[in-house]
Amino acid sequence: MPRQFFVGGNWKMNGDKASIDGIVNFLNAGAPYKDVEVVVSPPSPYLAYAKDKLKPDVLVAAQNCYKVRTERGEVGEYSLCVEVSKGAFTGEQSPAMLKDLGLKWVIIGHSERRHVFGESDELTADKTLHAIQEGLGVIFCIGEKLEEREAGKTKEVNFRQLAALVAKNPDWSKIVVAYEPVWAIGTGKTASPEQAQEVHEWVREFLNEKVSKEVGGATRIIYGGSVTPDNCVELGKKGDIDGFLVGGASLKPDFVKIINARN
Ligand SMILES: O=C(CO)COP(=O)(O)O
Repeated sequence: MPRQFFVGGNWKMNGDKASIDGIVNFLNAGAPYKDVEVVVSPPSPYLAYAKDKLKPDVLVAAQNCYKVRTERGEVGEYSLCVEVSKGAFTGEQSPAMLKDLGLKWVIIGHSERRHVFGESDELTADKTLHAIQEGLGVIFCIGEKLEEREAGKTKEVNFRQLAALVAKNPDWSKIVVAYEPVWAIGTGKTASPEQAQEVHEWVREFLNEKVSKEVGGATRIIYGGSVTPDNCVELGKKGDIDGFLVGGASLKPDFVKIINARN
C-alpha cells in the first residue's frame, strides 16, 4: 500500500491569538487537502483555540506529553508500563488530556526537547509508548547534531534513538518517524535531497531488520530542517521521503505550497 504523504507544521513556542487567526485563515482557505495528511502543532495554551477554528482536514498535534511509569515486578522478572492520566506532575499534560481535547497526534523527541531540555532516548520512548497506549499518533523525531555528522556518527546516533523505541515494542502503525538533522533546524541549511534520502533509506532498513519488513515498508519517514516552498518539491520526489515536519515556514501562507509539494 502506498504511504500517504504527511506534512506537519511545528509552530514551536510561537503564536498568539491574532497570529493564529491568520494561520487558520490561510489553512482553511486552501482547497481540500487531498492525498496528504496535514497536522499542525500549536503551543499547548492554544491547542483548543486552534483546533476549534481549523477545518476538519487539518489535524492538531501537541508538542509534548507525559510518559508511562515503569514498574518492576516483585522479583524483578518483568516490568509493567503504567499509564498515568493525571496526578502530581506540575507542568505536564497527559495523553489522556490531549485525547479529551479531540487531538489525534503528538510530537515527541524533537531535538529541542532532547538538547535544550535534556530529554533522554529512554524518556522519549516512554512518552511515545504512553501516547500510543492512549490512542494518539506520534511524530517521533530523531536526528544527529553537526559534530556527530562530522564525526561520521550519523547512522549510529539515529539508530540509537530508534533502538530505544524498538525496545518498547510499540504499535508502529501509530508512528511517523521525523528525521530532523539538528544542523538543519532553523539554520536555513537544508539537507540536500540526497543527504536526506540516504538517512531515510537507512532508517527504513533499520525498521525492516529490527522490527519487520511490513513495518519498514509502511512507516512514514518525514524530513524536517529548513523545509521551504522552494526546496520541498525536490525533497518530496525522493522515494523514502514521505513528507515533512516544517518549523518556521509553517507559520507563513506559503506553507500551503509545502502541503501540496507532491500535487
Ligand atoms: O524543527 C523543525 C520542525 O520540527 C524544523 O524547523 P525549521 O523548519 O524552522 O528549520
